[in-house]
Amino acid sequence: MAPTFSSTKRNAASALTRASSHPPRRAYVTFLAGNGDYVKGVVGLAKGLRKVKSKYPLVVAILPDVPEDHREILVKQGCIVKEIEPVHPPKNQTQFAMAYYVINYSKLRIWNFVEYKKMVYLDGDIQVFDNIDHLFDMPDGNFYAVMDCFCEKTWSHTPQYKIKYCQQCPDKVQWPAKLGPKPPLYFNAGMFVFEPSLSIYDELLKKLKITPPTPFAEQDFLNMFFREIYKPIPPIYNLVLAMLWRHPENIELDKVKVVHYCAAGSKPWRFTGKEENMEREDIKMLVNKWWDIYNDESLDYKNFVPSGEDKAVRQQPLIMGRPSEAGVVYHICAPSAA
Ligand SMILES: O=c1ccn([C@@H]2O[C@H](COP(=O)(O)OP(=O)(O)O)[C@@H](O)[C@H]2O)c(=O)[nH]1
Ligand SMILES: OC[C@H]1O[C@H](O[C@@H]2[C@@H](O)[C@H](O)[C@@H](O)[C@H](O)[C@@H]2O)[C@H](O)[C@@H](O)[C@H]1O
Ligand SMILES: [Mn+2]
Repeated sequence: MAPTFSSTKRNAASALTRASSHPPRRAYVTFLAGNGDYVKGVVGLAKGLRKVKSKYPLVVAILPDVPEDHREILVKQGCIVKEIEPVHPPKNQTQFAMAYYVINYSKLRIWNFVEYKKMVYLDGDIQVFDNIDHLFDMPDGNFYAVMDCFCEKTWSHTPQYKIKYCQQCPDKVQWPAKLGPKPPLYFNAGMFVFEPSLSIYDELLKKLKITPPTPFAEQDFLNMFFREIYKPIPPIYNLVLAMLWRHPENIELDKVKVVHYCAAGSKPWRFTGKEENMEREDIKMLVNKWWDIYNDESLDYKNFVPSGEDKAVRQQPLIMGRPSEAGVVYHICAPSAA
């Protein structure tokens, strides 16, 4: 019989006590906003991480506008659902590259998740096809992410786009001295390895208040903020799909571990194949690979038989609901959500 809410609450307290007595120090984290179909992306990500036997749970930072039924879906998929408050950039006239990018500033709340020592952030439109747990073992004190590409028309507002310069092929078109120093290495903010910290969190929000927003919203802001400690990691950890047609010489598709469905028209859960480049065989193969995982019921948390030592924990009840105060976690005691 499903536990009543009161017994669930008691279980929640004991579960949280247990969790806080030896908090999991590492976790994957993603971000979900709205009542639309990105929840499918997060479910796919949770199942993909499970398929590659990631040792660490998946935390989902959700905005208040994520509906109850979507929260329930995520908890039932073994996710740790944490409600966050939105982060708004300063009032601005900025034309974001995509109007909805303004909500992406809320990603900054994940620096507040100090119950974790190190986290790997993954966009909801990312899929992990090989285990990447080893990224957590990289030296502390750096910000790790994959370099982006400036060749898509989403970059048409920038000088580098105008002179056809891209950091992915810095020798192809030289950066002209008249434009000043070459732009610093720039990462795609769909995937990064970071260490939550209250002091950095405070600094981020303080700095945001005085930083005029720019077309790539929080991605531009994070690149500016972490410029000194940013360390590029290979594109196998975040294949920005445009690389396949912009810089194929930099990609060995069979070695790619993480695919980022960020090119226009490439979101698997709304794929039509009609947009530019979406008729490519490699794109269709990657979208099908995403669907294979999403549709694989054996990867649903309820059907996933964890390894022996986790069985005891598996019996814990599902806990869900709205946090009583900001940041209170409602989660299952999953050995690893993913
Ligand atoms: O309506 C939305 C738009 C974005 N996102 C989250 O914000 C991330 C960044 O947006 P998106 O991936 O669409 O940006 P892109 O990488 O395509 O530029 C998404 O992956 C989701 O995790 C969301 O949850 N709901
Ligand atoms: O809010 C700004 C977003 O900027 C980034 O997406 C862009 C960027 O990668 C461009 O280089 C591509 O051309 C474009 O397709 C892609 O959407 C991040 O993926 C996303 O998480 C988020 O930070
Ligand atoms: Mn994305």
